Amino acid sequence: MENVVLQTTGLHIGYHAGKKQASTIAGPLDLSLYPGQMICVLGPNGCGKSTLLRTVSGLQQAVSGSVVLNGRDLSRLKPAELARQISLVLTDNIRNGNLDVYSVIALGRYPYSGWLGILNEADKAAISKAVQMTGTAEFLNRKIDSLSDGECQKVLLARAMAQDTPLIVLDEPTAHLDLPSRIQLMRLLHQLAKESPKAILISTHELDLALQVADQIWLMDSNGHLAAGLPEELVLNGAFRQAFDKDGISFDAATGTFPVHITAKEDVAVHGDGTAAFWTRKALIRKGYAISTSGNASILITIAENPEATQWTMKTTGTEQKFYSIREFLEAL
Ligand SMILES: Nc1ncnc2c1ncn2[C@@H]1O[C@H](COP(=O)(O)OP(=O)(O)OP(=O)(O)O)[C@@H](O)[C@H]1O
Repeated sequence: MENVVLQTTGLHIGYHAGKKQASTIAGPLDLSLYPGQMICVLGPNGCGKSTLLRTVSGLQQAVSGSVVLNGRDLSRLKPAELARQISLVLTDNIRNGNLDVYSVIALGRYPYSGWLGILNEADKAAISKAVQMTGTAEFLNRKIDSLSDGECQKVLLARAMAQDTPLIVLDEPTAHLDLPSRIQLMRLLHQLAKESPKAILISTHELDLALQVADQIWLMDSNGHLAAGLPEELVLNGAFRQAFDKDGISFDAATGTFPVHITAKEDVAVHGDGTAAFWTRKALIRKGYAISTSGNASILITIAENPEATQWTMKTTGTEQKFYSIREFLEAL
């Protein structure tokens, strides 16, 4: 395995209320993050995702245990050294005054150029690369205030890329973005981890997207436990369900979703594997039916996806009817 970028050993995260008192939120955490890995930290509100990110980024002190960045103890790094190890993208306060986009991205070079911001050729090359990788060239002359949230988030990512650190940490980068922008940003982060290869650590509430892009998930629950593993393993071993089980809302491993509808009506069997069959099952669940897997259902719907028209055949005891839209057979049920 390549050199570890981030390693925590016996780490307890939390807050210091007074000089001696500390309240622990989670731990002990023994975690490793490698180059090229994208890790998503997931968990319910208040479980400690931001606290973990802030602690490994050196923004707040650990209650106990150690954080090691590229072989060096975080607590011993000077601010300038830390800035060459981690770039941090926080969601709050994302607008940065009246600066133009190029200047915001150039701020990523401060660990190298100093606060005077005199950029040499290497700085300019790092900025160009970051702009190209994040697709932000078209915004360079705009004021940061004039950008949409999605555009602004890309610029902040470009700033982090320009900082050229082995680890990029982002706290809820998709908050405030619409669905296409959320997908675009997660895809971009995934690509950056693969192509750079940097280690990327993000906290998010995007369960579905995290399941699709994360190399590993660090799944926190409300009791201070953290389960680390492949997304699929955490689904199959029940960790997902356990972490998010709340007031009758629970994760369904069979569909990878949190079902909104509580099934009350009878079972319906659906035969067919195409797109129409997929959306037929969704429509039935929305209407409160359960999809039968046993073969004992009293209603059977067979879907034939023909080039000219899709046909739904519904069989109940003693009857058989044909329909040409989901609406028609739902009305007949
Ligand atoms: N400065 C602070 N002092 C004491 N407790 C705090 C402080 N900041 C946060 N907390 C508490 O620490 C816990 C973890 O907070 P944190 O913000 O890390 O959770 P989170 O998982 O990021 O939540 P969310 O999903 O809502 O963003 C919460 O109970 C919170 O109230």
